[in-house]
Amino acid sequence: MRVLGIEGTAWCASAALHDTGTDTTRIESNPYEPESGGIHPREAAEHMADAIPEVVDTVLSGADVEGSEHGVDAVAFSRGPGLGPCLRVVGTAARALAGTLDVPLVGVNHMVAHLEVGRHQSGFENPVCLNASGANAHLLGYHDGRYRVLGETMDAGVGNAIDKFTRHVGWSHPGGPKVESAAAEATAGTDGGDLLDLPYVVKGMDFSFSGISSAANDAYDDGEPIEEICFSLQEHVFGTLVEVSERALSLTGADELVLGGGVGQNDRLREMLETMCDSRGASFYAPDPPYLRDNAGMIAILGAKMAAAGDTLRIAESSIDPNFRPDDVPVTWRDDTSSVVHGAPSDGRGAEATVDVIAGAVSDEVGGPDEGSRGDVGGPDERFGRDVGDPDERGSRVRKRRVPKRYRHPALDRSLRRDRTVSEARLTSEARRAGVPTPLVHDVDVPDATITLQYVGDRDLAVDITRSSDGGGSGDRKSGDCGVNIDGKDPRQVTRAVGTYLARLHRAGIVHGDPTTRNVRVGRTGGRTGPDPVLIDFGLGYHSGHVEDHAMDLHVFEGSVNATATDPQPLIEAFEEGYGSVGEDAVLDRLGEIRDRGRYR
Ligand SMILES: C[C@@H](O)[C@H](NC(=O)OP(=O)(O)OC[C@H]1O[C@@H](n2cnc3c(N)ncnc32)[C@H](O)[C@@H]1O)C(=O)O
Ligand SMILES: [Fe+2]
Repeated sequence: MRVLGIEGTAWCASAALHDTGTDTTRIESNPYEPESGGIHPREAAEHMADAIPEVVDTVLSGADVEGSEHGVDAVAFSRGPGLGPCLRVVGTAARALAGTLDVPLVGVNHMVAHLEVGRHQSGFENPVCLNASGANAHLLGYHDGRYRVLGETMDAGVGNAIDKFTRHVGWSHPGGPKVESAAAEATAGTDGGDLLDLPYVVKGMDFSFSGISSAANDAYDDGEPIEEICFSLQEHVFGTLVEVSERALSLTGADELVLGGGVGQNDRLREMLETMCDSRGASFYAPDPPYLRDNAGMIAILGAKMAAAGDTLRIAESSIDPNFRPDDVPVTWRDDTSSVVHGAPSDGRGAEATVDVIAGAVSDEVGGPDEGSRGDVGGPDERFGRDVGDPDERGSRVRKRRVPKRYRHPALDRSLRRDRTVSEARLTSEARRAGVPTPLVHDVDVPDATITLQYVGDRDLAVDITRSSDGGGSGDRKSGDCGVNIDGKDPRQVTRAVGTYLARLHRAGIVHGDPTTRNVRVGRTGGRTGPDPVLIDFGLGYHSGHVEDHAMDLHVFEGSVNATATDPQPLIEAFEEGYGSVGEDAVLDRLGEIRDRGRYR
């Protein structure tokens, strides 16, 4: 099959012909280059109107189209997300071509195309995908017939966040490559470059860039050397993206990562992702730059898969969608039983720390590393890796160490590990005093970023949610119910309890910061915490009474449920009901707003 792809969501007018028989793709592109400032939607649309017919002609003139059996079998176009005026030009061109050639029309989601091109080229089955592009930044994983958004920016896309700074200093669009070369000058001849302290915001697997852009602008106004700002900007922005990617690998248990989007052309970002994957034993793939930046090749490649699945559009239903979300796309071209969710790794490693179970009687002495039983045995506990018998009865402990991350700048690494260790120790205890079940904190070693905690639960809530969605666990899953967890409990009771605990925390002015289903321990807890879920990992926590911060906690929890459960809705309803029974209605209202925010800016 041969598919003509057309791209033109923002800056790149592009056409491509993909031949599935030979797996070859010919791409012709013509970029829009604004004379000053960022992309002007009207000017960009004018560029599309001029350039798209040209690139289509060039691509088709190299192919024997008319009437030949090797002609074009379908026309695929970028339907969104993107700038409305540009998308309309592309849509009109695609409809006209499909009509003239008398072939089916395929409407492609641009972000899913950024992902699928990497999956196609790498041969990976179920990767986590990091899309790092101009207007977007998110993590996607396939589960149960849809790409789930595992995490995303709460404000600007990553390219736009960098471009905001380059506009401020008067550099022309696109700013990304200029920041990359200035940053390289800062590092030349030194051992890593000096790092300016910029904001670094990770919330679960979501993140924010707006504070970083403004702080970089301020640093420039204060006379900091521009090379140093560019260097620090990259270290912080890319450090954030790599950290959330690692969190997504950890949450899903996946061991494959693909990169998509124009910012993926940055060597430093690719190097950091490679290092992170390497140290986890995961595989990493990044397409070559012509397939990372906007291009019609990716549209034609996904278009061909969709056309083969019969996923074509009637002209009357082919309208464009500037806010087309990747998780709104029915994935017709994949086997819907496969999934990015593999279950947690069984080696005691979370995304940022190793956790060793110290079995045996209570002792105030914390022994050396040899006493730890780093689990590799598998057992009911997939996080801590090892079944230690009756841990609570025996007063077992876990030693959690935030390990240095080689991918990030040593100064940033040191401060994140130190700050998070301190927050975790402090807030775990404060939460307990606020009536929220948390482990006892036995010992903290700040210089070593190590904390010794009471062993609680015997597994993460993530395990139950995934098993009950599979129809596994101890009960058969009927449609509309949420399954039964290993203890014979309805997981809704658990998410309801989590809701009430977060409300108690918030009433005490504490934000958890990372309440994913991996940070809720369930099962046999014995001792002081009783049969209810226990909240752990307050490393990203802080004090705040702001409705927005409280609502973000709820958003993070719901995001992790949405990412991994087949039928998340009943779990989420129970969670919100639990929250509402103790917490403020204003927080639930704000949660609705966060969900509805157009995040593609
Ligand atoms: C919706 C769609 O229109 C949009 N596409 C888009 O933003 O173009 P894309 O080609 O995926 O990414 C362009 C961004 O990629 C950045 N970029 C290009 N080379 C870069 C580099 N070496 N380092 C950092 N950023 C770079 C540019 O500055 C620009 O912000 C998207 O995917 O979000
Ligand atoms: Fe893009």
